[in-house]
Amino acid sequence: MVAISTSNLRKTYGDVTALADLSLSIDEGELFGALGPNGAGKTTTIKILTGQLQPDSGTASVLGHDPVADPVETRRHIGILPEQESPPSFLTPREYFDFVGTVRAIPDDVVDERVDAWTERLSFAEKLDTVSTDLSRGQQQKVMITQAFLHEPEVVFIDEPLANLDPIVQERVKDFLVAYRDAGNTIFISTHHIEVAEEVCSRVGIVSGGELIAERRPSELGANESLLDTFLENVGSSTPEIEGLAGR
Ligand SMILES: Nc1ncnc2c1ncn2[C@@H]1O[C@H](COP(=O)(O)OP(=O)(O)OP(=O)(O)O)[C@@H](O)[C@H]1O
Repeated sequence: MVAISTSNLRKTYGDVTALADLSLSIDEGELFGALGPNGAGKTTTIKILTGQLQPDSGTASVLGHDPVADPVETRRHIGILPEQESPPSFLTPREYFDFVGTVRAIPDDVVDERVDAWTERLSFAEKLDTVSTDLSRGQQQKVMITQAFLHEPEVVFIDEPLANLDPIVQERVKDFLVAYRDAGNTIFISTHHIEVAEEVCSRVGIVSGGELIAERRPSELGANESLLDTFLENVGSSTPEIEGLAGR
């Protein structure tokens, strides 16, 4: 069954065309990765699918809900980790998770159990009562990952899931994403880390110029192929010469 779809999405900001004509379809149980150059339209796509932004035209559907017509109902069923988002600076992670638990209608004892599991998984139990402004960027990212999954939604959208995380925690998050997908849930990530997409995604879409221009299943790559090759073939690979450093 289809979990996420868009049809002919178009979005302009003044004279900038962020999405030209974006159509995609993601089945339940897929871990889909959107790759693309800076400014390709990945974040704009996530914002529309999560009911944060209205497109100029086109349609979108998430678990049968319309994020354009009914953003509040759509958001009830999904988890969201936006790009470079921080927890409220004036709350501790524990207070923030209590707040999220209330908004998401999760019983208090279930919030406590899940927070215990996440603080262990991501190694930040000792920071639960530290006000968030005093957390490092990586610790803030751990809090934001936890809030996205706290209500165990069937669909989760994450912009750069591994941003600012140390290598050990990155491995744990990758393992979790794959296990969450294996449990039948659907995850949409946007990332510039092609090797991470190749490792964890069941399917990757390359977005460029506000359109989906190619799709690839990492599991179907040949022995001498990489996702980076697919990316460069579709998006271009010329690297400008670096001049003026010779002889130093
Ligand atoms: N609020 C805005 N006002 C004006 N232009 C915007 C706005 N948000 C995005 N854009 C433009 O829309 C285009 C698509 O931006 P978007 O953030 O969706 O790209 P992206 O693929 O997520 O990029 P990156 O990989 O750099 O995060 C870019 O040209 C960007 O400058």
